[in-house]
Amino acid sequence: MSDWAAFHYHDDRLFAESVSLAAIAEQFGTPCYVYSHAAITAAYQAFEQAFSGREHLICYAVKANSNLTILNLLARLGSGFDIVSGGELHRVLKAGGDPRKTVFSGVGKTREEMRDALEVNVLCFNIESEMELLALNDVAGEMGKVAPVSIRINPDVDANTHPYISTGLKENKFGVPAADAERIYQLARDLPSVRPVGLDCHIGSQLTELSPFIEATRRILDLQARLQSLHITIEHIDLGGGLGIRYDVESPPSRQDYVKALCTEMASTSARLIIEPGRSVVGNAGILLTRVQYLKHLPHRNFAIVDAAMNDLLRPALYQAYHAIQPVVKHEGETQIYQIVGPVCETGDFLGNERALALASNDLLAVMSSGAYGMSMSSNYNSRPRAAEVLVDGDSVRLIRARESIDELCALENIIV
Ligand SMILES: Cc1ncc(COP(=O)(O)O)c(C=O)c1O
Ligand SMILES: N[C@@H](CCCC[NH3+])C(=O)O
Repeated sequence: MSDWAAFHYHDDRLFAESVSLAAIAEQFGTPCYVYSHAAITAAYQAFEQAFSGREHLICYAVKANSNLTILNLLARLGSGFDIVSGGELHRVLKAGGDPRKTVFSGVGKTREEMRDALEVNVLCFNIESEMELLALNDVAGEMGKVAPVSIRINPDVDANTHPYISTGLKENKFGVPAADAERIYQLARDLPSVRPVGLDCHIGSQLTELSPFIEATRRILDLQARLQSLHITIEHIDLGGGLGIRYDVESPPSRQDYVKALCTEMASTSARLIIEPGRSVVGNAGILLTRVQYLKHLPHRNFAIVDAAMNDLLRPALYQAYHAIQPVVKHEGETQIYQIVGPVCETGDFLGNERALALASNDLLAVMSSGAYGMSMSSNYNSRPRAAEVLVDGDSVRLIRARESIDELCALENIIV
C-alpha cells in the first residue's frame, strides 16, 4: 500500500478506506483523529517481510501513537515495543503487549519505573548514562534480579533532520559518547545486578536518507568488535527508529530498502537486529479531521479558523512542520490562499500556511500524515478537551478514544478556600 492510499477521493469526497470522512465527522464530531487499520497493518508488515528470515525484532515506538487499540493491533501482528516511561509500559501491558519483547529507552528513568519494568521482565533497558546504570544495578540488586542492559551509544552522526528531533550528535542529551562505551560496558560486566546483552543507538527522527543510518550502524559494529575483544558478547544490536515519511515532497527510503540496508551492514554478525520504528508505522495511517468555523478575508492575508488547534496537533507550531491539508468534499468556488489556524490564543497556533483552497464556512478539512506525534503530543491548553479518535477497518468505523469532556478536564482539581 502506498503512503496515502488509505485516504483517497471518490467522486470528490475523501474516504478513509471505505468510509467517507464526512460521515465520520457527522457521527463523531470534530476535531477527530481517523486511523486506517489497513495502513497500519501494511506498514508493519512491510518492515516484517523485509527481514526475510534474518533474526530480528520490531519494537514499535509507543510515543508515536499510544492508543490502546493501536498497540493491541500491533501486538497481535507480533510487534514488540519501545517505551520511555512507566506510563507507556502500563499501556503496553494493558494492550496485551509482551514485556519480553519490550525495550525501555529514555534518559531519565525513575527507580520506580525501573522496578515496574523489572517486575514484568522487560527484554532490555537501554541505558543512557553511567549514573543510570548504577541506579539500575542498585534497584535490581534490591529485588534480587539481574537487569539485561544495552548502553545507548551516541555515535555523533548527523541525521540531517530538524534540530529538535536529532538525537545522535554529541551535543544532544542522549546516550553515552562512543569513547566512553568500552569503560561503561566493562563496568556493566563487573556489576552484580546488571548484564550487558545489547548495543543500542537512535540518531534521530524523520530521516529521509539511508547514509546516516549506515554510518551509525558501522560505528556500532566497530564497537561490537572492540567489546568482543574484551570478552563482552552482544546478543542484540538495536538501531533505534527514525525512518522518515512523506509529508510533502520528501522521498524517504522505502521500509524495505531501509531494512535491507541495515541487514546488509549487519551481515557479518549473528546478533539479533532490533529496530524501533514509530512514525513510519503510523504517521501516514492517520489524519486529523477538522471543520472550518470562520473565514476572515483581509487585504493582506486570509485566515481559515478551524476547530482543531496546536493543542491537538503541535507539530506545525513546534517544528514549523508541514502537513498537507485536503478538502473532505471538493466543491466549486474561488481558490484563495489561506493560513489555516486554530482557536488557541497564540500566534503560533497554525496548522498550515499559504494553502490554496476553495473554502466555505462549515467545510471539513483533513490534515494529512497526522497518525504519529499527533494525539500523543496533544494537550489541554486553553482548556480544550482532547479530540476523539476512531479506527476505520474496511467499511466499519469504531471509536477508540472518546472525546474528552469539560468535566474530565477539571476532575483532578480542588478549590481550596
Ligand atoms: C529511542 C527512540 N526510539 C525510537 C524512536 C522512534 O522514532 P521514529 O518515530 O522516528 O521512528 C524515537 C523517537 O525519535 C526514540 O527516541
Ligand atoms: N515529536 C517529533 C518526533 C520526536 C521523536 C522522539 N524521539 C515529531 O513530531 O516529529
